[in-house]
Amino acid sequence: LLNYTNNWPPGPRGLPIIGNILQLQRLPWFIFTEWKARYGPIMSLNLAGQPMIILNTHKAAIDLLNSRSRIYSDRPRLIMAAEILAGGMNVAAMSYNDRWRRMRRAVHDSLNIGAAEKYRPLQEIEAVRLVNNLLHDPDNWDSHFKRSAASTVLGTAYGWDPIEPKDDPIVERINGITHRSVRAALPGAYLVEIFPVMNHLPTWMAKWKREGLEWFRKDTELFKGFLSDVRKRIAAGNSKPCLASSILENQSKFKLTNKESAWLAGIMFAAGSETTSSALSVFVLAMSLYPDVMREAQTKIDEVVGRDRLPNFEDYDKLPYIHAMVKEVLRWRPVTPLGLPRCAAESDWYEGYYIPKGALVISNVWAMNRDPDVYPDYDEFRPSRFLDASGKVNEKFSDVMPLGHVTFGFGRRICPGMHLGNQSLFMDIACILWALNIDQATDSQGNPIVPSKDDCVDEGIVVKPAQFPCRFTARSKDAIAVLEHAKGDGKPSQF
Ligand code: HEM
Repeated sequence: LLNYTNNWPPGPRGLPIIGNILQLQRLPWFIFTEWKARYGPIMSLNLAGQPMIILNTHKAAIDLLNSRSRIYSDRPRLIMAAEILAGGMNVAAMSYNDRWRRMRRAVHDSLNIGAAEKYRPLQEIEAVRLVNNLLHDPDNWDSHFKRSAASTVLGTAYGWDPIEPKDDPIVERINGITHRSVRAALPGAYLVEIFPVMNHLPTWMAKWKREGLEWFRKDTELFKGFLSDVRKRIAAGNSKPCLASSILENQSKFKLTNKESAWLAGIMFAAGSETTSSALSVFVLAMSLYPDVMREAQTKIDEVVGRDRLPNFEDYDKLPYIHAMVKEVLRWRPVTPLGLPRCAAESDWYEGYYIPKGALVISNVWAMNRDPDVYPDYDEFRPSRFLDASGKVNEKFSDVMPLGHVTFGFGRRICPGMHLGNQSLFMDIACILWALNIDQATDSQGNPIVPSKDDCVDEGIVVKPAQFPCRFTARSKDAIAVLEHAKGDGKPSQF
């Protein structure tokens, strides 16, 4: 190995033994992007002996994560977060193995671009509820986004009715599963990650392991319970289309055990909830800072939808500006600025550099989405960059990035919930802007409070703008009347 270290990709010098760890304390994507200027498309760091490779350009990411997917589709080993707390059944965190293939196939079957259409009625209902909540309780906008995203994901996973504040305890319980596993995955959280041999300790000697296994047992029970409710609904002939029903109806085709099925549906909340709600916070930040973009979007929506009804999915193909806005929200401030880590399953060479087996491989999504060659004014929120001269979505925007950004990841492990996520963001944004204006809040002297573009909260994997005040107000009395009607029977007015 020593012979090869001269060929490692370039990178900053670190300290003896701990390497570059101290240079990576906070918001590392900003630091990586500064280093990109010095070290180029691919660089390496040493995390106390663990090699980490950072891919800074689309070309490097696509050459490795797409074209050599056999080597780069693995995830790093996480003993506590993935193996103990989730029993190796968290599809997003597991190794690239046979179980992952079976699970991924089942998710794809239910969430691919065509299948995702069956969730549109649910997404319309959720969007109307969200707008009503924003109108009547605007100061708590962030918690409305969280509840709305949670409700949409749980509806998609289990066919549940929209969740209400009374359901908050169960959402908290599911949320706890996500947070436990994200916390456990943070570097330094558990010694066993540094000394894997500790995993062989008997449970009576290892409190952390005992507790982890106990959580796994409880969480498995919870997820199995959710799944068996769906099974009962199927038997009674009143199940709604959802991931769980699709898994249960095709369990033998997908070759999934009961436990695997339960965890597959259960983990969707962790993967889809915070990501979507954080992207909505980015949207609000953009609207507060770019009022002209908001007006432009509102004009386009009014032209297509009119003022007598809320937008719905029949407008989906007629609102390219909103599609462009969804892309720009995900590009401008990606909620997953470093994607999800990969791991090299074998040693490899790339452009004369050596990548050792077991190296962490990180895609610097933040830098790629701000590549000045692709986005000359990369720090501006400008959805029209994704439109062609006739105002349609420019499908040829980039050869390497069919979506116009890389926030959903790459290759075989690209986000399977992306169609669902895009649809949710589209409908939420269209309904919010049809009904409401978003403006900067003012201080006691009446001066606008301008939110910062770069202040953010790092939740472990997902990153969102730091909390900031802003104002949501109805665009007109008529809008309130349409919304009231939509709220009346619990369904959007167009139903
Ligand atoms: C704005 C919304 C979302 C963003 C930005 C996002 C982003 C991502 C990213 C970056 C990855 C890792 C990809 C890679 O390794 O290359 C991922 C994986 C995943 N996402 Fe999403 N996601 C979103 C919404 C959703 C939704 C709504 C669901 C499902 C309900 C979902 C389910 C998953 C799953 C299951 C994985 C693991 C895939 C695997 O490891 O094979 N995501 N997502």
